[in-house]
Amino acid sequence: MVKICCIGAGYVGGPTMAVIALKCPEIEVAVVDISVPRINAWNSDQLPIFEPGLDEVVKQCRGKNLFFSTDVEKHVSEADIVFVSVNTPTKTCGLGAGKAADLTYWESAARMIADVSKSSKIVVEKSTVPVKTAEAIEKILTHNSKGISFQILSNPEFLAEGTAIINLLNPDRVLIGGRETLKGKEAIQMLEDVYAHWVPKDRIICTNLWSAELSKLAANAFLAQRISSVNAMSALCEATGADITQVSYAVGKDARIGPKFLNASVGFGGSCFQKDILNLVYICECNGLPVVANYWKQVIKLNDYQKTRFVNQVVSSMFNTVADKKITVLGFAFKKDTGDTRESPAIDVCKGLLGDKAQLSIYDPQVSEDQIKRDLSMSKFDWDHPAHLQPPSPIAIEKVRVVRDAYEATKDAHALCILTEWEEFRTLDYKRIYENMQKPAFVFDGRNIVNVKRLRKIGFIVYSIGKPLDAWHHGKPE
Ligand SMILES: NC(=O)C1=CN([C@@H]2O[C@H](COP(=O)(O)OP(=O)(O)OC[C@H]3O[C@@H](n4cnc5c(N)ncnc54)[C@H](O)[C@@H]3O)[C@@H](O)[C@H]2O)C=CC1
Ligand SMILES: O=C(O)[C@H]1O[C@H](OP(=O)(O)OP(=O)(O)OC[C@H]2O[C@@H](n3ccc(=O)[nH]c3=O)[C@H](O)[C@@H]2O)[C@H](O)[C@@H](O)[C@@H]1O
Repeated sequence: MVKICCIGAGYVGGPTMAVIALKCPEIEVAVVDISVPRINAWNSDQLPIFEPGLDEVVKQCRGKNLFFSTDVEKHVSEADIVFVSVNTPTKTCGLGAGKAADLTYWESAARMIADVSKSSKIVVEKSTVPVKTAEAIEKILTHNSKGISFQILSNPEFLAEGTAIINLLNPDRVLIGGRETLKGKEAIQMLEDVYAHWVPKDRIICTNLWSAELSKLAANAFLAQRISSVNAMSALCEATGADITQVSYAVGKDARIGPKFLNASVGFGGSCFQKDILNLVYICECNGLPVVANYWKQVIKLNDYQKTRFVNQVVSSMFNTVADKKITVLGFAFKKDTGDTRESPAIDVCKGLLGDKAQLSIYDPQVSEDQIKRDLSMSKFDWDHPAHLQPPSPIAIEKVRVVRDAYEATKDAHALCILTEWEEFRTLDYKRIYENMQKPAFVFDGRNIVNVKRLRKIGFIVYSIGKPLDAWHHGKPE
């Protein structure tokens, strides 16, 4: 029986391994992590991450051929294939701080693999890593190999949170990079055989190691660039009276461009887009390519601009001050259908509003009060870490209340800001909300989910990203 071990039971390791276990009943899959609470949660009815469809998959396989454990060394030493899916956040200090990927967790996992292995293994990079990381990992593994052979493969993950199970069951492609040697090719074949249980052969792409590593960074950079491009257009729409939804639709109808990923927003979030582009920028700089580095840096700058622009719009619309005004924030997760808040635009928007002394009342159906308060008190990049590796939450943050219901959150508010596109925010009773708010009542829709016409008819002053402004907003400062 082939044995797989995955180091890192996070948003990638957990769902990815659960789907491998589901599709390959004859393979034994162990997911290991240093975090006891995280593993306990994977073994309970309350999984540590909210992901549609995940519960069912885990329930089908757990205890049969899928195991979650903190006994990292035992499972690594017994495995034929070791996936490494640990976090690779942005470095917060030292060389490359604020840009380079922090490979501390990766290096310690590689050292541990080298220490405990008694038989040959395939080591698979599942985490997103800088191009050429496999070279460094090879050095660590072979330096202490005691005659054991290790083959390194790059098998980056392309799932998106909120749709992880659908993406894993039906991937656009699976990418496997390896050494172009006989042993390298054998290792690629072994991993290909795992995926071939359910992925059509023509969707499994095999490349050299560096192409696979770089393709992952490139894919995230291209996706984020699309959002920054549409967000740049949204600013121009507001200035000219064009409507970004209509522009996106018209542009996306070109088969060469395509309709997906053209939704204007308050900015992209998530644990990876920013970190991976910063990492790409750093790699370009290190390779003497400052023009290329600056090109990609603009994607992040535009994203920051979009968040600032949103905050400025709120403040300037409300007579240039939000001091002591109650502002409701609907949605704190970085997108719908996840409880993940890493790099959520809501963090920057809330911090911006707090900077102007607003009173915030925040509601998100999946994010806990503790997480929100931690996010609002953490410094940049600390929030990239999983919860158990973050600083403890402060007892209270002045001017922030977290509530468990959208109607309670909006009661007596001066304005509401929609920052995550949760389905339930589309169907709220906005008439009831309007009646219970202070007047004039403002809606700032950072996700373009409300019906602007209907809300204006109720009496709201509505700002919706990239949509024609109503008279109220004309003459606002940038
Ligand atoms: N979150 C996402 O949607 C995607 C993430 N990725 C990449 O996958 C990697 C993992 O991301 P997430 O799963 O989101 O991270 P995560 O932070 O949710 O999980 C990583 C886990 O690794 C554990 N860990 C760290 N060092 C360890 C060690 N030495 N031994 C055992 N466990 C250890 C941590 O305790 C944590 O539970 C990152 O490189 C990320 O860029 C790639 C595609 C999608
Ligand atoms: O490497 C990763 O971590 C993953 O990053 C993204 O997945 P994810 O961040 O989970 O979610 P996305 O659906 O890509 O959304 C990212 C952000 O962009 C925003 N977005 C997305 C699409 C769009 O049209 N407009 C827009 O503002 C979302 O609201 C969200 O804040 C990629 O889509 C995955 O392919 C990749 O594997």
